[in-house]
Amino acid sequence: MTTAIKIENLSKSYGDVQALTNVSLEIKKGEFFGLLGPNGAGKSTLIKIMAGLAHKDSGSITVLGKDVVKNYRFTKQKLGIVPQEVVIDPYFNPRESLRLQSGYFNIKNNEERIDEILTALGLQDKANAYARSLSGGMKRRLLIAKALVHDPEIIVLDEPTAGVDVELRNSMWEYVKKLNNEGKTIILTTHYLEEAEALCDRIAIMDKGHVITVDTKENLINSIDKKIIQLKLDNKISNAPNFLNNYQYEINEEPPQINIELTKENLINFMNQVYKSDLKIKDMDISSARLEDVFLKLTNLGGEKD
Ligand SMILES: Nc1ncnc2c1ncn2[C@@H]1O[C@H](COP(=O)(O)OP(=O)(O)OP(=O)(O)O)[C@@H](O)[C@H]1O
Repeated sequence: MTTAIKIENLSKSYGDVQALTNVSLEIKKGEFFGLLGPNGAGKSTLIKIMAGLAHKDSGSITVLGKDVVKNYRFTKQKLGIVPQEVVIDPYFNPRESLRLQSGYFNIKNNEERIDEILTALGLQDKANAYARSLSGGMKRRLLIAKALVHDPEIIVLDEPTAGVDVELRNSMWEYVKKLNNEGKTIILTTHYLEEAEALCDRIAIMDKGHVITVDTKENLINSIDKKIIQLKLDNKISNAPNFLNNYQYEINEEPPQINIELTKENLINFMNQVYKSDLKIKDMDISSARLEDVFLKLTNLGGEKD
């Protein structure tokens, strides 16, 4: 696999604030890559440097082998960046905005692509409406449309679904997945961890300007040794059986249910104890760790750090 983006020892400060410290990352062509981290982790700063909108202090970013500072025109053409802030020219309607954007990239007669993008992002009905009359979610979709109009090889989405309703979020993701299946590289930052879990192949977690970990989604999730068991009971119980004291658990009265958290190692033993107990079990669910567990463990939000 060839490299789409290579970031080497990138550092950036804003006065006293160290936004990025020696960040290195390599993103392969065709990957759906997640860049996650709590507020202020440095994700947007990284994207801004990639887009040529902020200056680095040291280090480098290359896009398809070319440096983003030295080969600005080339890298700008290869990247489609959807910024986090919604900035839309209020005097143009979506179709005009997309024509104008095509013009920046010297693309003439781009109507077919413009129509495809407007439809995919649910903006066809608003194609000729003034941008200032668009709702917040529609403006955000227009930003995405603008980033895609020159058919970039690498698409960077900085919090693209904030303020977009669930239905449109789903159709937007269908379109982004289609682009990824066609070979486009996707880089996504989001605070919706379920979204990252559903979409991304590999994930980097950043915190306070540092990359804490980069791995496949599966490896990250498997690194957390946790099983959650939900025992759905026939009737309410007043006292929990003694064997539960070996585990972390909570009892729910209505519907009657016990939720137990344990490690993979304890699972078989636990099941034997349940079998021998006189709990009247109606149904049972077992779930594993989620990306959110990884995120909380690795960032300060979890309240502890290994
Ligand atoms: N223009 C700026 N001037 C001063 N400090 C800035 C500026 N932009 C970002 N910062 C600071 O740099 C750090 C990294 O911010 P950045 O926006 O890159 O984080 P982020 O991971 O994108 O956060 P969020 O998830 O909230 O968007 C933060 O401490 C932020 O306050």
